[in-house]
Amino acid sequence: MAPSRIETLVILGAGGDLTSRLLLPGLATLLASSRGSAIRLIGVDRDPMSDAAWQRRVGKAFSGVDARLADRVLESSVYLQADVTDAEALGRVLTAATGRVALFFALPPAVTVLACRTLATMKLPDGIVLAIEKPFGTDLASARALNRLLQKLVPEEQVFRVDHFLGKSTVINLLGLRFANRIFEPLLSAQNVAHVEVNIEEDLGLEGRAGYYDRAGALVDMIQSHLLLVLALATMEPPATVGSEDLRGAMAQLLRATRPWKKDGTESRRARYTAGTIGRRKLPAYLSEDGVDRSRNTETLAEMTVAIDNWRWAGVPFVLRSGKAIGDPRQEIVFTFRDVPHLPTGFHGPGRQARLRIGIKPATMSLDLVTNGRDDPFDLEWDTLDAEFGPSELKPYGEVLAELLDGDPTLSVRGDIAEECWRIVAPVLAAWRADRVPLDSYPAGTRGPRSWH
Ligand SMILES: O=C1O[C@H](COP(=O)(O)O)[C@@H](O)[C@H](O)[C@H]1O
Repeated sequence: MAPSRIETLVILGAGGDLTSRLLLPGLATLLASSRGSAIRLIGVDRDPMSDAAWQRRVGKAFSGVDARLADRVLESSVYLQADVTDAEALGRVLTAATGRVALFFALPPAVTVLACRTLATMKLPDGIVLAIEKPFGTDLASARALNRLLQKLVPEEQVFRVDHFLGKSTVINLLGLRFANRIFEPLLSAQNVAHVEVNIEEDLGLEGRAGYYDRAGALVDMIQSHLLLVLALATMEPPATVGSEDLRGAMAQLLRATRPWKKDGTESRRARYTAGTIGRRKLPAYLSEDGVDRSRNTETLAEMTVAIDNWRWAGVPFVLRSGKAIGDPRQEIVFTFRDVPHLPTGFHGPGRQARLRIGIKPATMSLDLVTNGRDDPFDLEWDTLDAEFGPSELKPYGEVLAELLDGDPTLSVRGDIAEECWRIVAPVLAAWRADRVPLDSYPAGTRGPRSWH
């Protein structure tokens, strides 16, 4: 039976940055799209705010939404001042909600845990969905503890672990590209692929987020979550359906087979940016940013190589790389193919291997092909087939909210998947903590340390 739709979306942490920067604009793109329909919105936070002020705040994000639909959502929206770690206050919040309800924890992880502990002492409405934000724990043990706590509250299908990369249309496109075309899938295996890179780089620096980022670093912030999920979608076996059980089952199976290339995690690299310039922006050194603690040795660029121990991928290195303050950043998956088994004698080879690049930002695809040379036909040349994907009408948070409000957990990170992601990075984190891998540096605006290229 299809799950019923959510009627009330409660945002815990309504006054926070996540709500204004990502959630409300994401909701606006959903309401403006063909998939948008009315929803009751309850904002909850510790500070006082009138209903009218909350409605104004929400309304500001709603430009582009059909006026009648925007008015319907705004008229029914209310704000409640409440301490979400207090049972009596949370009881008031749940009483104010009508129909099937989703609680969105737009809160710091430690407060989310406290609120969940409080919810564990209460009777929850039937069918309630709990949406929580990454990071899901701070290591494997705490991820397991969080999952145990959530299991006490609701069944797994009613937990929605949000990873906005799963809401990016280009990431979802990986499924159509791989499994709805006959031409790519047979090529994607150790038989044909020499190595794979997943690069998610950004030109942004710390952006005032030292409180969180300085404790996380690039490995935990990006590779542990986003990049491993992208890797899973790019390399998993074809699922029988794209329903939540089959899709997430295939992702989990792939991640269970994934491990650091060297089991002790030393096949990894880390670096931190120094002062530099990106375009016209001058970035201070990471260590000069407010709130950064030099003794934490936090990296802003991380790279780890993983192996996938299964029939399809045995022996192929997968390099996962993510960094901040990178000049000319890339967001792409690159499959590099092996050479042909025999190049007919008399041809002059094109000098490198063919590649399939799938761009996440911008949404593109390019495939290298060897063709006969224009001047001398036996002097082979490269040509590239390029494609650009049309933009999605939804922002990543709009896509995630669409699934959440449909009560469908397909795009939610299942509990076991969150744990696998921590297991995979754990040896690297341990190697870095023990200083078995040097911390290099790179000027902001470059591609990383010179010695890495
Ligand atoms: O989750 C996160 O993602 C962003 C990058 O996402 P994007 O959609 O803006 O490309 C990253 O900047 C941030 O540090 C991280 O916490």
